Order: sequence, then structure tokens, then C-alpha cells
Amino acid sequence: STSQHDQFEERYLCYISHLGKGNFGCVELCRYDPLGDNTGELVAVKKLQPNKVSNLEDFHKEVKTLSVLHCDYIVKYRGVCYSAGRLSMSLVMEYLPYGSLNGYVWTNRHNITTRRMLLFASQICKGMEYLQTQRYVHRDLAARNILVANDSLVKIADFGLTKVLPFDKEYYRLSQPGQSPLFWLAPECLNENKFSNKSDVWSFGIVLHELFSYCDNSFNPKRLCLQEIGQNVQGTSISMHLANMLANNWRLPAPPNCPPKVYSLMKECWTYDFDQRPTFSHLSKKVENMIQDDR
Ligand SMILES: CC(C)(Nc1nc(-c2c[nH]c3ncc(Cl)cc23)ncc1F)C(=O)NCC(F)(F)F
Repeated sequence: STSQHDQFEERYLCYISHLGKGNFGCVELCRYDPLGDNTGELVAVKKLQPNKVSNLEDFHKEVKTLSVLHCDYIVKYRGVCYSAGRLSMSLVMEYLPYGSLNGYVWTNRHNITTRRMLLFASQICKGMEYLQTQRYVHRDLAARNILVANDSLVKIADFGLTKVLPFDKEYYRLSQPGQSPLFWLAPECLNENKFSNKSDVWSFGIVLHELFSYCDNSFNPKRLCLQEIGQNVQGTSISMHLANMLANNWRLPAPPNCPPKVYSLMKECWTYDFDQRPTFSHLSKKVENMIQDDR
């Protein structure tokens, strides 16, 4: 369904500030102000840098992906803005004022409760459950790619690496190793470039670890894995070292003061055999039960 704002006119998009660099493009905070009186809505505008034609195709796919997703726990698509005579285009999304989840949790680490973190975790599960019903695989689930709408609502964002599953297969095989960050990837992604809803579940376990580490950079997944690999990484690539460690049943250690039941939920997500991993609907029920028990 096209919202009333599917087409944004560039002349009414007023630049406010730079938000960050995403997959193939930077994202800016703008006000869409056709009345010119600063009463327009704030929007996040992802500009495509048309440096490669492949990026244009991928960008069109990202726009297509986001425009068909309607879920309270997924960042809302607002529309597109064609500029410079339809040579370049921008993706217009809702602006979430509290920023990305990793920054929010770190900033509020002294007064964010276990219950609130579990609430965020259950919302991410519901967003992922919805994504699964649309046969999408996110492939880049990480705290940096979750946005905070307010103190009790988070949304999944950044669908730049998202793929739609083929009609006849429950996994998506990448032709060559992608650009997903290694330390959030399941073993079958590292070994066979196989991505599925079950590899998104593995990444969700890593997001739980980030959350309960308060997104503290000294405990982030990359640093903990590199510590385990050891600095003297011989010829074998980091990805091979990581795959071997996971095959030998090494996993990220429990974050300091992490509730045991939360750590065992992470371990369930990190089951080596992807068929044995829980589904997002199972996970959201387990997390919601934890929220009730935590009263
Ligand atoms: C590349 C970009 C801009 N980075 C950031 N966005 C926002 C940020 C803050 N509020 C936002 N509202 C909407 C959007 Cl799309 C981004 C933001 N805040 C900080 C960022 F580094 C981004 O897209 N990150 C992925 C996301 F966090 F969105 F999953």
C-alpha cells in the first residue's frame, strides 16, 4: 500500500544533520517541510551514492523490501525521493529520535533494568517473527541495526543485506562470502555462506549478549572472539579460526552479572546444528515468560 507520502519532493526536504553511514549510502536527518514553517515531520533519508550500478539494483531491492514491511517492530518506510532528474534516489524512513540500540543501552547502562532489556529482546523477536512470515532473512541483525523509538519501543532497521528466501528453499546461499560482520554469523554462514531464519536466530543470540553486556565495547563480540583467537593469527583467516572454535564448542562467555536463564537462552540460539535452534516465536514466548517471572 502506498502511504500518502510515497513521493517526496526534494525541494521540501530540508537537511538537518548527518546520522551515519549505512550499507551503500549515508543517512541524513531531514525535515519534510512543504509549508516551509518548520512544522513538517522529521525523516531519515538514506541517500544512494550512485558509484556502482550494482548498488543501484541493491538499493532498489532495499526500497522494495522496506516498502512491503508493515510491523510495529520494524522501522517504517515513508517513501522515496527522486532528485537530479531521477538520476539518483533516496529512501525516506521514519526518524527514531533515540538512535541506535547499542548507543542507547550504553548511555543508559546505569538505569536500564533486566526487564526493559527483555522487553526490547521480545520486540526484536516479534519483528523477526514477522520478517520470517514474509520469507525475508535479515543477515545483519546486531544491536547497531536496532533503533530506539522511545524508552519502551525498539525497531529493526537497516535492511541493506536482507534477502528473500527462494520459494523452494528455507535458506539463501550467497555466491561469495558477503560483507556481514563475522562475529554475528552462525557456523553455516562462515562455512557455506548459507543464510536462513535460523542463522538470524544465531545473530539474535549475539544481540542478547550485546544487550546484557550493556553494549560495552570492551566486551563486544569482535573483541572477545579476537582475544580467544589470539593476536598471532597465522595464515588461516579469522573466519576459519572462528569456525573451528565454534565447531569445538567455544562460545562467547556469559556477560558479567548476566542472569543465568538469559545466558542459557543465548546458548540455545548458538546451537551448532541450525535445525535444533529455537524459532523466533518460541524465543519471544520464552522471553515474555522471563519478563513475567522477573516481577
Ligand atoms: C547508518 C545509520 C543512519 N546510522 C545511524 N542511524 C541513526 C538513527 C537515529 N535515528 C534514526 N532513525 C532512522 C534511521 Cl534509518 C536511522 C536513525 N543513529 C545513529 C547511526 F549511526 C543507520 O541507518 N543505522 C542503521 C540503523 F540504526 F538504522 F539500523
